[in-house]
Amino acid sequence: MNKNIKIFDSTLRDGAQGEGISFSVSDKLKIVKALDNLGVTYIEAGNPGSNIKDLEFFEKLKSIKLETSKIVAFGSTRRKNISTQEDTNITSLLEAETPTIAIFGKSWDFHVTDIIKTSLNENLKMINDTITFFKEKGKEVIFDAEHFFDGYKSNPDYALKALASAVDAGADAIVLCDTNGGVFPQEIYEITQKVCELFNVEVGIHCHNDCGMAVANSIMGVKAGAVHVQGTYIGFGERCGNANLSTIIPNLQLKMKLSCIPHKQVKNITSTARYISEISNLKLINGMPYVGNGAFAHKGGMHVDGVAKASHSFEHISPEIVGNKRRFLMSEVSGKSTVLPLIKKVDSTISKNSPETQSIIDKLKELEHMGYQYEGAEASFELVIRKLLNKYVSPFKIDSFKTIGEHSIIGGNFTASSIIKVIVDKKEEITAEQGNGPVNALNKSLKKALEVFYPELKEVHLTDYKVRVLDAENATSAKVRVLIESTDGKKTWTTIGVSTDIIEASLLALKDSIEYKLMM
Ligand SMILES: CC(=O)SCCNC(=O)CCNC(=O)[C@H](O)C(C)(C)COP(=O)(O)OP(=O)(O)OC[C@H]1O[C@@H](n2cnc3c(N)ncnc32)[C@H](O)[C@@H]1OP(=O)(O)O
Ligand SMILES: CC(=O)C(=O)O
Repeated sequence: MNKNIKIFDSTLRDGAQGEGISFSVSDKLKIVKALDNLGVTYIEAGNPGSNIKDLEFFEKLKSIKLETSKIVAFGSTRRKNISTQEDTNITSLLEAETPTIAIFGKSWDFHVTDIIKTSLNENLKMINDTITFFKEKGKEVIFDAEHFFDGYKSNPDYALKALASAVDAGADAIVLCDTNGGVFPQEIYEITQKVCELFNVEVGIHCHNDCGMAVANSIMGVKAGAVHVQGTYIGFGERCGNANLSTIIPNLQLKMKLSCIPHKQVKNITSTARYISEISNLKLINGMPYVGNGAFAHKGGMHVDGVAKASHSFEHISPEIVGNKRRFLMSEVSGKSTVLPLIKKVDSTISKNSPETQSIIDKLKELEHMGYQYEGAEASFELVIRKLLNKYVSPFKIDSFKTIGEHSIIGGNFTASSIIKVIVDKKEEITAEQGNGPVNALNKSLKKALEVFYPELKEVHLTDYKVRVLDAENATSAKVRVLIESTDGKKTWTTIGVSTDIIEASLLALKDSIEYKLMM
């Protein structure tokens, strides 16, 4: 492994500036522990001068011992025309008692004159005074040069003076920020290289994703000599977000052979991303590089065939390296190689060239044409295979059902009821149930009837129910596709139903869900 790159995670500071993000103190503590476990160098925990929650969080952090990471408190240079001691934002940074302080300051002349409205000289003094203050208190100080690239392009002399002012005061690192996220990779490379030549201090890079370039820009910064990379772990942040560290870390560590986190932690890159997304209440983007659920999902039949023969034919790395998984998706663009593992689960004697394999593929394509989509509903597709191979007979029959929705005219709740008749081993069972809607009532009555024969169904409950209108141009006569996710507490499975009637589509998916559970 070549030189070390320091990873600076700002999920709790710049990430918290992202739309829809609101961490509780306990969420923040969990994220700190996850990042420390992963082994990033710095965790920027927030801005203690900003709000009571951050203050409380920094108080809690004082009693927490971390294994690898250093906690960073973030704040601005002192306000104009006052001393550092008089500035409450500066004193609150000190009271946070962190080993490291990140100070952001202006390096674009326009921001100095038109946003903070002070003189160019006073801004240089604000940077110098603030960093001197913290260095005298024995702190490690990182200087974030806000808008550095835009500033350099507009007035390079002044932008470099801002950096010099920080270095003269003893800054341990100067971080070049593409605050507006509008700079292109080649410019990042050239400007970072210039700064690395001019200053004998650690140079860092902090990129925003407004042009979709934040990861590429961070990599170009490193190629130009930066040894410290700032971002947020799964890329969220203000506007279009920050550089995504769950992409950058494996890019640096696996592709460029630069050490960022302890090598034994690389396999935890995916689980950390999923944990942080869950705490943040944000769904992880399916195709997020390295860590997304679909990052190693193969759908095209020829690709699945290639991966089955040699995984590197369509994978840039093995998913297990970063703790992710390979998935093969069933669909109308599948070939025999995709369905074969599922067929073999039912009958191991069937091969790729058996006639049964071709007839199953033909059936898959016919059903997908009718509106079924099996890539998320493998349980239903396994039942299709079993039925086609004559290896399955449903243990129950739904003889009839009726659902009634009731609306109270004078207000009150909408209720629905369902009556169902099932037959198991020639024995009939008729039940009725109420629900908060017809599908809910139907699900309850079906389960109640079948639980008489199969008590194990008591463990099963629905965890997700999705409806999609398939041919919207047909308005109310359109087909609908219902996907149901079920669990028994140990396993989770997904089933599908398609019909022009939403109740019937739901019943088909519910029936498959119960059949699959009884078959397990
Ligand atoms: C690029 C970045 O991500 S920088 C970080 C941005 N993050 C945040 O702003 C989140 C945390 N911020 C906050 O909680 C609040 O803005 C606070 C508590 C820090 C300040 O609140 P207020 O005092 O009410 O000021 P307000 O937010 O309205 O305006 C910002 C002030 O900071 C000043 N300021 C902005 N940048 C700097 C800087 N680098 N150095 C010194 N002062 C600065 C502005 O000039 C303005 O001062 P003014 O009121 O005298 O014009
Ligand atoms: C410091 C920072 O977050 C920025 O300039 O984008």
